[in-house]
Amino acid sequence: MQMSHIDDIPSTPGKFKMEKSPYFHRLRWHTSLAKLTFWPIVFLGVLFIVFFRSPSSSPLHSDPSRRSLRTYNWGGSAWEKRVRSSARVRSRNGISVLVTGAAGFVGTHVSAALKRRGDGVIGLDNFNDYYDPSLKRSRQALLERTGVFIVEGDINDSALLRKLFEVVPFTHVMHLAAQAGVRYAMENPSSYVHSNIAGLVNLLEVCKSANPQPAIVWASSSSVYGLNTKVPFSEKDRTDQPASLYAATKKAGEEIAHTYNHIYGLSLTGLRFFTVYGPWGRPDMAYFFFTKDILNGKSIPIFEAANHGTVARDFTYIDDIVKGCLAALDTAEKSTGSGGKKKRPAQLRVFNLGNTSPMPVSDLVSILERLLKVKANRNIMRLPRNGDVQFTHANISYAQRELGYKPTTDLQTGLKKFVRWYLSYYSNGKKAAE
Ligand SMILES: O=C(O)[C@H]1O[C@H](OP(=O)(O)OP(=O)(O)OC[C@H]2O[C@@H](n3ccc(=O)[nH]c3=O)[C@H](O)[C@@H]2O)[C@H](O)[C@@H](O)[C@H]1O
Repeated sequence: MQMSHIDDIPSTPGKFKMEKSPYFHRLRWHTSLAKLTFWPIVFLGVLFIVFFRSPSSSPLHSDPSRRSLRTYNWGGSAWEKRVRSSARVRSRNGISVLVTGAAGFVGTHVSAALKRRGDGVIGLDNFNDYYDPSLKRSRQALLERTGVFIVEGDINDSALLRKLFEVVPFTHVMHLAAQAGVRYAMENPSSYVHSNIAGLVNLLEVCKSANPQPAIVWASSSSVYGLNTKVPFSEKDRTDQPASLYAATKKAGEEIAHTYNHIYGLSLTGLRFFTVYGPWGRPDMAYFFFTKDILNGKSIPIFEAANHGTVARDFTYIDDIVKGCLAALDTAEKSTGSGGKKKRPAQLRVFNLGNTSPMPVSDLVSILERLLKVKANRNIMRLPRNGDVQFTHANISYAQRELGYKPTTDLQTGLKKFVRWYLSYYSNGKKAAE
């Protein structure tokens, strides 16, 4: 069989075969070299145009492990003015907070609540496309109307973080930027390492050197309980058996928090959120895409454990979570380090923020059916081994005692508010749930 010249190129130098005539070989070598260098140059040129000239259309968006390669525009006097104005504290005893992941579900709600009570707020978000970025843009528009400016950038960008601390001496950081989702971790593991580990470390590095050091409240996850079977889950229970890489990165975050508290005196509070839901929620979560699929007449996969075992979650409504976040900020003690050195021991806390009322996923579907007035096409299937655990159930007595945390929204009431929002958001004619 005739081989094309491309096939002649040795895969390793050791397998290179000499041609019979040295002249013939040189000629071929030159033409091949010209061809070989031409296409890589064209390719690199295209890459340059796509990645650096037109970041918004960059295919890097769909590869979150490489999101840090995206370029963001920040800096300049107009930008600094916006940052200062958004971060201005307008109430007595108010705090100034850097909210990472501000265009995310929890980030948007927390930012709006802080702003409403007169705190200074600056958001930070990389607007990645893990889920429909247009929803993040809508949340951004919502926050802009309340006076919150979201800086576009990545938590892995130290220069940007240092600049923000140079412009605003933040008293607090509410760190909510993360790669979320339990099941997606099998598809794109590096995105979890990038955001939940590298990004966290980068943020803590900047915080430890800031003067004054901020107090940090950040999002851990109920998933750290993993295969723990002791219910309800208490902060004292074991968390060394994560069932997903997502859970493992959140657990790693808790250990990293311990280290930065221990060495640098950073005040750190981790919040273990339990399946947070509500208006402006995340489309990758079951309650959200079940709603879309029920409305579209598509079948929905409902997981069950072995022997028809019930799969249940301690679904927690967003407004309750926001109250817990604000209480964590308000009770956070100051960090104790300066110049990158710890002066004395600092506060280190971890709280469950759940609802203490687990509900079977099939009950969630029944509530949605009633609210949507559409019968779901249920496809009962075995819980896949891709990171999901069978149930979660929070013991919240520690958060109750220390934060005054008391969830008040049951699943029926919360889903009603979600469905109302969903129908109005997606029936505006413009948008379709992706
Ligand atoms: O508390 C957390 O720390 C996590 O909460 C959330 O994870 P989960 O509790 O897994 O939520 P979610 O995917 O909505 O599945 C809900 C239920 O539906 C079941 N489920 C799911 C998908 C499906 O197709 N079928 C199904 O039955 C499924 O088995 C489960 O029982 C966040 O996404 C995560 O980022 C993290 O914050």
